[in-house]
Amino acid sequence: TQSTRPQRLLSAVQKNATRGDPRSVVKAIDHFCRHKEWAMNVGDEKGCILDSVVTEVNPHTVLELGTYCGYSTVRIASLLPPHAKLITLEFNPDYAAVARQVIAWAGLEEKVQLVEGASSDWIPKLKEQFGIQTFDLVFLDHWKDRYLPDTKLIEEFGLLRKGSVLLADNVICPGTPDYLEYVRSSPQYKSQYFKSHLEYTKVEDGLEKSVFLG
Ligand SMILES: O=C(NCc1cccc(CNc2ccc3[nH]ncc3c2)c1)c1cc(-c2ccc(F)cc2)cc(O)c1O
Ligand SMILES: [Mg+2]
Repeated sequence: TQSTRPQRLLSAVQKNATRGDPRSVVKAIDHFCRHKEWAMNVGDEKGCILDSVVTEVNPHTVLELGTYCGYSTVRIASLLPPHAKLITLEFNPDYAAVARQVIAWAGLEEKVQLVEGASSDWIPKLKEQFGIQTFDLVFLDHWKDRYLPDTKLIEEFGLLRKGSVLLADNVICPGTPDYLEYVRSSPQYKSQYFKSHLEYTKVEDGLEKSVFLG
């Protein structure tokens, strides 16, 4: 049977990256996506912005919505302090299977809990299931029409504290207009747009960073 693009991306990691070296895993994926096959990773340009926000927040608890092949999972987890935890939700089992192996190749299994299922099912259960109080950082990169409803769920289930940071990918392309409107107009958030480009292209895209004011 034919391989899938995530499987070919994984093969490129296993062929070109060094086990236990997250930066080489990131480099191998970016090379594959730039020179072989485009894939919807946050990518190297927006990835640098992601890195700077993670470093600034220095989070002990991170929630990622949308794992895909684990590219941003590896970028984030490689910057976390010891004992910090990253929970990443992935709905698509084929993506999850590849992501587990990419995360393992990077040697980051200890820091990452990959949960298979839908955000709307899992957000209400995260506290009891994983002993989480609140998240210091939430990275939104799943279905774009779920950013707003899931942000409201995250608020409703008390998963944010004063100073928690939401970082959203693709706010221009494919775009998340209702989410942008919400975080930019709500008195409960201080929002900031980081202009960039759609991964591996010249098309405009960007990340929106929104600090929860409580
Ligand atoms: O759509 C996107 N990504 C989300 C996505 C997409 C498909 C499947 C899943 C399945 N994973 C999933 C679903 C629901 C979930 N609930 N909780 C977890 C969870 C996980 C997720 C996307 C698209 C483009 C893009 C494409 C084409 C183009 F021309 C320009 C731009 C660029 C991106 O950077 C993108 O991030
Ligand atoms: Mg994205």
